[in-house]
Amino acid sequence: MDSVDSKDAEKAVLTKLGGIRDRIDAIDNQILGLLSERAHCAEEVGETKREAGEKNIKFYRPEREAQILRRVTELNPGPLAGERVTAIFREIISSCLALEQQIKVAYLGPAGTFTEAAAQKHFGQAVGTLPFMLISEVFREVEAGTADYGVVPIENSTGGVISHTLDRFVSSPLKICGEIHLAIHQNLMNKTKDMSGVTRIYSHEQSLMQCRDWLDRNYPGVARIAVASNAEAARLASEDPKSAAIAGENAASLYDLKIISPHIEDSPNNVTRFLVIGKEDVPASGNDRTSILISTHNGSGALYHLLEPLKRHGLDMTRIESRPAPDTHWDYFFFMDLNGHISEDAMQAALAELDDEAEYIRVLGSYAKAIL
Ligand SMILES: C=C(O[C@@H]1C=C(C(=O)O)C=C[C@H]1O)C(=O)O
Repeated sequence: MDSVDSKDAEKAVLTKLGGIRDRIDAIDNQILGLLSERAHCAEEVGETKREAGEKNIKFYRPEREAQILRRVTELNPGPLAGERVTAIFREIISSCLALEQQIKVAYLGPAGTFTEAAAQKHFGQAVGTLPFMLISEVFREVEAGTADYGVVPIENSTGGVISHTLDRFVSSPLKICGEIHLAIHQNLMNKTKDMSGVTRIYSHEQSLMQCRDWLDRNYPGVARIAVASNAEAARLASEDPKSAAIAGENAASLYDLKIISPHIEDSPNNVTRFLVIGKEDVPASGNDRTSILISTHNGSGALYHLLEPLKRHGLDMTRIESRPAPDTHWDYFFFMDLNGHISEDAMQAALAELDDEAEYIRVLGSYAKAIL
């Protein structure tokens, strides 16, 4: 091709790109107009809720949000992935809700933890988030009303259940208002991107557990030190060139660390489940889970008698955990997750029977199942 031809070809590409970009600008104008219209609707919803004058107005409606997100994901014609469409709509809803009320969400901090990422995934960027250093502090802030909701980890697909969270439910009056599933990617990071002089790798014990095989293969001689959080590990690594941290991407950018090896978790399906805790009962969304706390006297067939009514009423139990009771009166508490919502007939019938059978029973919450 001579230079005249190549100039013509370049011009044609620029003309073509210019045309497409004009279309994108016109579409953005439409999106902006529609966003503004949606935001006005949300303001109207807020005013209507205020006019209704209920004592505890519920501005945040997790079941409605779950329905919207499920609907748009189902309708999504592509090419954007469902997860991307959900994330975009999550932010739109978050910004609309902020026009009605500025809600405050406490989470297990510090900033940079996976719990922060989970809180952002569920509530979007327009809510106020407050980090606390202990799971019990997150519960306390919500119980005291300093925060409207809290986000705490409950279980990891590799590391198992987070017993601090389960145990706190025994004494707390709070309800479960939602759940969040977050794909956890662990990364090895440090200040220099050079591992040659590194003698210590810091991380939370759960994260060290999730990367155990990888560490055995790649850094068998380097000491692994468990610290309070991944973010704390990143902070320590940022202050000491002889150390590295295993943490999420948020922590790397927060502490200005370089990622040496990304995605080092042993299981490619490493997911952590988080719970949203609050003071309200959540109406049915159409695809819900119910968590209950139940205890029974020890005795032959005690657990069988708890499970039998569930089977008879056709309820699926998706999880059961036992924890020792904090006093000696009852031996064990069981935490059960059931498919379905407390307002459904089968669930009510089964729980009424369990109430007769059990020493103690409390519904911790019925809430929408996690979305993508
Ligand atoms: C607009 C509402 O209030 C909030 C905002 C929502 C939204 O922007 O779609 C959805 C549910 C609520 O959390 C509503 O209740 O419908």
